[in-house]
Amino acid sequence: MTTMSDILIEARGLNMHYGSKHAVRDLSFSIPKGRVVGLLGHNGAGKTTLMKALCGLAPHEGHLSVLGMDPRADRTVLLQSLSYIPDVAILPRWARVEELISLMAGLHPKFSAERARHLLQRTSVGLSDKVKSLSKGMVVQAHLALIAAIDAKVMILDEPTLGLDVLSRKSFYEMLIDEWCDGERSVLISTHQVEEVESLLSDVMMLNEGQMVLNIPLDQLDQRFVALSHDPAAADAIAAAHPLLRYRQHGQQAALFDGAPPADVQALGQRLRPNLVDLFVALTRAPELNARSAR
Ligand SMILES: Nc1ncnc2c1ncn2[C@@H]1O[C@H](COP(=O)(O)OP(=O)(O)OP(=O)(O)O)[C@@H](O)[C@H]1O
Repeated sequence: MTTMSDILIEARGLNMHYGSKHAVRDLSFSIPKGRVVGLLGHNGAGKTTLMKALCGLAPHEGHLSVLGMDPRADRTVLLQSLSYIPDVAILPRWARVEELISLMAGLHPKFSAERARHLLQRTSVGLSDKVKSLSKGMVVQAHLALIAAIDAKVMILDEPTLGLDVLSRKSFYEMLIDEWCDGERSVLISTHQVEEVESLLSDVMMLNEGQMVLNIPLDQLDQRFVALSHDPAAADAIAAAHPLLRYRQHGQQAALFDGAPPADVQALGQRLRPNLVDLFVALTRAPELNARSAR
C-alpha cells in the first residue's frame, strides 16, 4: 500500500499557459517511489511543458510538489535530488568525458565520479574521448552515465532516445533500469516509442491536448480494458457495443472496450491482452472519446 510518505511527485489542478495557449489542463496525479512512469502523448500534447514544471523551469498554476518541495520556489535545493535530461543534448562539444566528470564532481554534491566511471564502462565511450568525437547514441549514453551517477530520488527524461538506433535505445534503457532504478527512486520518461517502452514501465500517463486521458499501472490494464478478437460475422454486434477502438491483430478483427462489454458481446470473441499502442491510439485520436476515458 502506498502511504503519503511514499509519494515523490504530486500535482493537483495543475494548469500551464504560454500566453493564451493553455498547454497543460487541470492535471492531478501522484507518482510514488519505485515507479518507472511513461509519459505518452502526440507532438504538442504538453509532455515537455509538464516536465519543465516538475523541474521548476516553467511557471504553473495549481498545486505541484516534487520531493515535498515547490519546484519553482525551492529549485536549487530540489535539483540536488532531481535529475533531468531535456530533449536537447547539452553536453559541451569541446570537453573530454573525464573533464565532464571532474566538472560534475565540483558542481554537484551528490555526484560520484567513481560511479560515473563505472557506468561509462558499460558503454563504448572512453574517458579521454571528446564529446564532439562521439556519435549521437554515444553522447546520450555518456549523458545518462553522468546523470545516473547522481544519487537523486527522481529522474526526468524527455525523449531520451530520440534519434538513436534500436541497439542504442536498448542499451540506454538497460543502463537506466539496471543501474539507477532501485525500487526507491522513480523515473518519468516521455517517449513516442510506445511499443518499445511497454515492458519497462510500471505505469503509464497519457496526455492529449494538455489533458490526462489515462493514468494507470500497467498491471491494471487487463482489469480495466477488454480486447476481443472476433469473426467478421460478429462485427456489427461488436460495433453496436461502442468499443473505444476497432483494429486488427494477428490478421483478425479486434475491438477494445473500456470496461467489460455485456456478456453476450464478450461471448462473440476471444479475449486478447490489450496493448499500450492500441490504447494510445484509442485514447488520443478522437476527442469525443477522451472525456469518458479519463476516469
Ligand atoms: N515556448 C513556447 N511558447 C509558446 N507555446 C509553446 C511553447 N512551448 C510549447 N508550446 C506549445 O505548448 C503545447 C505543448 O507543447 P510541448 O512542447 O509541451 O509538447 P510535447 O508533448 O512535449 O510535444 P513533442 O512530442 O513534440 O515534444 C504545444 O501546443 C506547443 O505549441
